[in-house]
Amino acid sequence: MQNVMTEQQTWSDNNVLLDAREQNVPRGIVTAHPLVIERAKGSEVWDVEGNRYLDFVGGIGVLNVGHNHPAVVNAVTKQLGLVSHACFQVVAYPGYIELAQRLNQLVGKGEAYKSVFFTSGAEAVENAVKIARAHTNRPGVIAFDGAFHGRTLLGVTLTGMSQPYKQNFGPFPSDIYRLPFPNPLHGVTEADCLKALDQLFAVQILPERVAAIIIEPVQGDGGFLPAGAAFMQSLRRITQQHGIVLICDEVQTGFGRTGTMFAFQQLGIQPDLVTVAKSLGGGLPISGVVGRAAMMDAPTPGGLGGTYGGNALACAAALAVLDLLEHDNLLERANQLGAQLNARLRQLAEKYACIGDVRGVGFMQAVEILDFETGKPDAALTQKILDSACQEGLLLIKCGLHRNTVRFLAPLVTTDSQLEEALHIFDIALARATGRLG
Ligand SMILES: O=C(O)CCC(=O)C(=O)O
Ligand SMILES: NCCCC(=O)O
Repeated sequence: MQNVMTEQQTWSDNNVLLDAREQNVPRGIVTAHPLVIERAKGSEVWDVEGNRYLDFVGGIGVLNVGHNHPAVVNAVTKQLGLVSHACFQVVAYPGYIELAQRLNQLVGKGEAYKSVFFTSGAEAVENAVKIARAHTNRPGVIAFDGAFHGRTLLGVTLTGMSQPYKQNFGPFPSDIYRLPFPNPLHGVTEADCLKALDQLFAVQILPERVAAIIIEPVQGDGGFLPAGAAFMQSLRRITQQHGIVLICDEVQTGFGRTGTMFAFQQLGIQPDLVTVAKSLGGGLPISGVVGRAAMMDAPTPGGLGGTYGGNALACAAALAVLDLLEHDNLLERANQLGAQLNARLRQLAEKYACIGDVRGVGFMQAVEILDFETGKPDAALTQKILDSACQEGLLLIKCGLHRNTVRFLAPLVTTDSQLEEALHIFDIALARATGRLG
């Protein structure tokens, strides 16, 4: 019989709660760290037993403005007394319209763009594909190896990692094609990827049957791999030449993470559609597609929507997030923090032979862990490093096709002393995991 926790059983004991989690939540959803948190502030969380942790995951890139930023809390609290939910398909409300206006300006920079809102990043991706297909009247969509575009069936089909995401969840939607993503450390050049695109057009689908190419300007879950400016410009040129919609998935890279509002702004291109989510909501669930007005208007009335999409509380939070990013110098701070972190990770790479690469853009930095003898990805050592860091009070997670890359997604409000503390813990974790410390 299933155990049910009684009133008397403590809700303030990590292990009791984790046992209850095991019994009541399916194994398909994994929790990276064995702790149950009770409260959070800025770049810190406290578990139910009162232990403090530095949170350098930020809800997987959701908390660029930090946990419970007072401006977000105030905006949501104020909105809660007005309209919490109405459904934009039923009646409009100012927050949705204002948010659309602000994002259109931020992405379009004077060109005519429009926005529509959803709840999760996966839904934004699904809708970007619907919009691109409606605009072009073509079926094909090209995505990249190592991409993460969500877990819904189309999202996971576009996602370029078989494990754990695809498993036996098929059959998958058709007309999705795949290209390698540039990864110089592992010998995949930008030229290789462009050649693969030519080959794909020659062998699998004519360019005039392709509706869209979707790309993360810096792959997130795929390993914090940046797409270079020259590569993105080539994609832009090819997509323009063939009338293909270029979708930048900025779900993880958006809202200051890479040091500009969006990562594409550093690459000398203008995308047709941009998918946004995660840090837009400052902790509340909201996503969206921001795109060229003519494309956004391709689906006919009633073709887009979703009950919770652009929920009023989430819109209020998002407007507060945009204010913070614009007025609290958080983009500049992302660049400062990123430069500090990158420099210190490079020092650690001198000390630990297992660090095979330090890379990233802005405050989206990662280290790739390799077996120093074979040069091959070392997922087991990576996990040991993450576990040791957690034991010492620092939360980090992994990424990469081979799950051998440690990623840093700390809030942009992280203080210098929190960054120092995190790096000190990371040093200890590396020492422990590599056997330098007992
Ligand atoms: O696991 C998920 O569903 C979210 C994943 C994600 O965005 C990431 O791991 O970068
Ligand atoms: N996509 C979730 C990644 C978390 C992890 O692998 O630990």
